[in-house]
Amino acid sequence: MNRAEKAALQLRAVAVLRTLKRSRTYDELAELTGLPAGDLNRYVNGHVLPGVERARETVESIGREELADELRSRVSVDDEGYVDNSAIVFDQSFLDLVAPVAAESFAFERPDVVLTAATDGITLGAAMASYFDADIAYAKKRKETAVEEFVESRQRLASGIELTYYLPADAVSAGDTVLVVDDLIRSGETQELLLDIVAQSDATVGGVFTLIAVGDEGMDRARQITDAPVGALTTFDDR
Ligand SMILES: O=P(O)(O)OC[C@H]1O[C@H](OP(=O)(O)OP(=O)(O)O)[C@H](O)[C@@H]1O
Repeated sequence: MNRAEKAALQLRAVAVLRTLKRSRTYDELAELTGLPAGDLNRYVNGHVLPGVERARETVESIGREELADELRSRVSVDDEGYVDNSAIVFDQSFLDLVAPVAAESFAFERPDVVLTAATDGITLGAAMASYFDADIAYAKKRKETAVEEFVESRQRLASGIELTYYLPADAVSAGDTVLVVDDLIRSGETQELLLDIVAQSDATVGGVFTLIAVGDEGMDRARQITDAPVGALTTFDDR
């Protein structure tokens, strides 16, 4: 491992510890990691970097299950089953930790573009795009002023309401591999529109990833449209 790789590993370990510290005391973090609270304080505050071995152990200890647990501890679900995941989608550092774990767990091929839907998918999309060194593109529910050409996809939802998403036509090129992501998949209606935009752009779906699947309906709907890997960090029961 060269010096730059070591430094990157050490900084990633600090990012892991900072993310875990957000909802914990130093004593709780010490219990979780097995590292002394005083050392953790110095790492989190940036006074000292963890040694390479400690850094490796810290990074490797945060896999899919641990990130899913952290997500669940921050998300609340109301009586009607609506999910408040703002403590997750507003935390770019957390999403930056999710990206490599998601990429590895579901073996997504490297995309040219990560596509999501405004609004709440954007921060996850940015994290995934940054990890893969790909472009980020997000479809919106209205046409952006000054953009001349759009790919648009429209659907009448089960509720009877019409939903349309618009993407600037040059955001995805023919032949691109596109990873479609969103913070949450429930009915899969949003995914269906995004996957349709990929198809209309003559691009290829490289995978579908979401932080939270609510029930199986939306994930199954995506799997019917694409043979690429479709995965969620965690699944919540539908009510
Ligand atoms: O699988 P589905 O049933 O389509 O639901 C998932 C979509 O719902 C939410 O977005 P919303 O439409 O509320 O827009 P927002 O991100 O602007 O809040 C969420 O961010 C997903 O995009």
